[in-house]
Amino acid sequence: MTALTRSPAWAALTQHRQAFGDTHMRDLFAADPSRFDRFSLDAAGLFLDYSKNRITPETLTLLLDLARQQDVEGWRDRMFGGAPINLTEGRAVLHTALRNQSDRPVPVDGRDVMPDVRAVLERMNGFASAVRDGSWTGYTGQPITDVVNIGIGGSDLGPVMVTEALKPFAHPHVALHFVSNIDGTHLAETLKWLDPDTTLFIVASKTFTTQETLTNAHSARRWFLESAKDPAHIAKHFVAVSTNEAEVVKFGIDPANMFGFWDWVGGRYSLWGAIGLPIAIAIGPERFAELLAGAHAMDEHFRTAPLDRNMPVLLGLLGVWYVNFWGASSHAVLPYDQYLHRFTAYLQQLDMESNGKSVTRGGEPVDHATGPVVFGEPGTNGQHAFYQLIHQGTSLIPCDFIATATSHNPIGETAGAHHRILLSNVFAQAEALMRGKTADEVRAEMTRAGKAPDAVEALVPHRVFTGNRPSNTILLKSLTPATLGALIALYEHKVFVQGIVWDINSFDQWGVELGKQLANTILPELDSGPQPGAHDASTSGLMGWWRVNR
Ligand SMILES: O=P(O)(O)OC[C@H]1O[C@H](O)[C@H](O)[C@@H](O)[C@@H]1O
Repeated sequence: MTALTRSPAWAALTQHRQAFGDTHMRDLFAADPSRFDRFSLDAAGLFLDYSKNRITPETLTLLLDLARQQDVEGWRDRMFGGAPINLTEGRAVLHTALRNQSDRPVPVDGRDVMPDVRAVLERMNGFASAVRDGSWTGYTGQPITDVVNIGIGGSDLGPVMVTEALKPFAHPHVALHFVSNIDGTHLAETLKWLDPDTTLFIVASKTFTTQETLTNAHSARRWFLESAKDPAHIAKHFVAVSTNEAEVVKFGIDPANMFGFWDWVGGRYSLWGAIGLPIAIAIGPERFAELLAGAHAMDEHFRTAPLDRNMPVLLGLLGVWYVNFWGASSHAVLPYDQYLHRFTAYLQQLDMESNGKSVTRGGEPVDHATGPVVFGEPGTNGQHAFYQLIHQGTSLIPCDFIATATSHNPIGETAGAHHRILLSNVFAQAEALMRGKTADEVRAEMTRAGKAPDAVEALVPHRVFTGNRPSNTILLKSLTPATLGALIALYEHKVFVQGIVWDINSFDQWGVELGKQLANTILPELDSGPQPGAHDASTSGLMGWWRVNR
């Protein structure tokens, strides 16, 4: 057994879970009129209601004991303090420095990184402003109308999600596009409508060695040169975002057109710095600063609030409660806001790449579950697709609902009518999951509707909802750069808390390497044919099928 599963806090929770049995939240609400006040809080412009969870005050006490036992506060302080908590790579974890708006220095190896952070931000802002006001022109002297970000994973998902989320704040004449997939279709379909004279490419890659990004960037350069001809024009149309200057130069981009960051920023945590360049171009430096300020406000909350009033800590611990003590293996994130339609996709990398681990920080196999499968779609679309399984399926799927008080598009027969319907749905879903519908309620409902008693009894089991299905509801007054910044930082810190409790390293991602290595072996063999005995029969068979059918 690992130290965690042998620990007193773990044992206490195991016992508490047994005693909890099938206590229904309906009864917990009935017994405690202050449950909503007790289990809700505000932080950094966000409101969290976590009262619809299978918890009592004792549950929280025991979960907080677990957090203290695992030294969440100590690890948190070491993260903010620049200690190399990414143990397998010997790196600090300092995405919080990218949005540090205080005058607190942030030391890495004894040197304050804040001057470098501010210098890059200033260059980004200058460049973003020049693209926005048309003073940065293409080689023909025309302003830029289209910006194509070429990147993948952390060099794509954050900027895509944020630019989609903040569309109401976007520049009216500079359109953002994102190409990530190695599938040539992604680049080809994107370029189809663009004019090379007025298109700017941002080649975004932390390592600048990622096969997809470099292949796409080379193809984009060929497309550009087909019309511009002279490679000297590349300087006006290609900029790079990376930590790897040598590779950027090798690609042919002038370091003067490179925006840097550092190895202490994980790819999936990188939208706050130079990887956020497309965001800064889309919404402008002032709004970008508000995004950072919102995240910083959440950082300050996470850093200073007592654990029992600490939003990321509470969300993290609730997740642990379900994953480890109730056997939940997935978690739904359901934003009721169309602008957040890429939020869950972004979160999948943040959460699953961070906590998809099965050895402890010390290298021992874990004997407890770690990160859940994260999935979701914006409401109300998800309701008409997969919610059936959440309401009546056999798996326990904790949900996070996210909604805003006001809409950027308050349309409808009367002002805001669509938004009212949207909100009534999100509140109703959380209520339905919690409350369910008993057999007696089904009987009464069907009898009222005039159904014959036999027909009623046959259908009762199908129409019963057990309820007692947990959810959190996160409310924002409005979706703005600041509230979005706080929301993203909330999830970053939630994932951090869980990683610390589970005693895993949330900051490496060795699990993505094997497939990349094997793809490099297979690539030349597609033409030459598989080396005899190099692969299993299935892999060789698939390659053989392709060679016949290509
Ligand atoms: O930014 P890059 O170095 O191109 O990396 C892009 C992505 O590729 C990798 O496979 C990692 O799993 C991701 O964490 C990373 O964000």
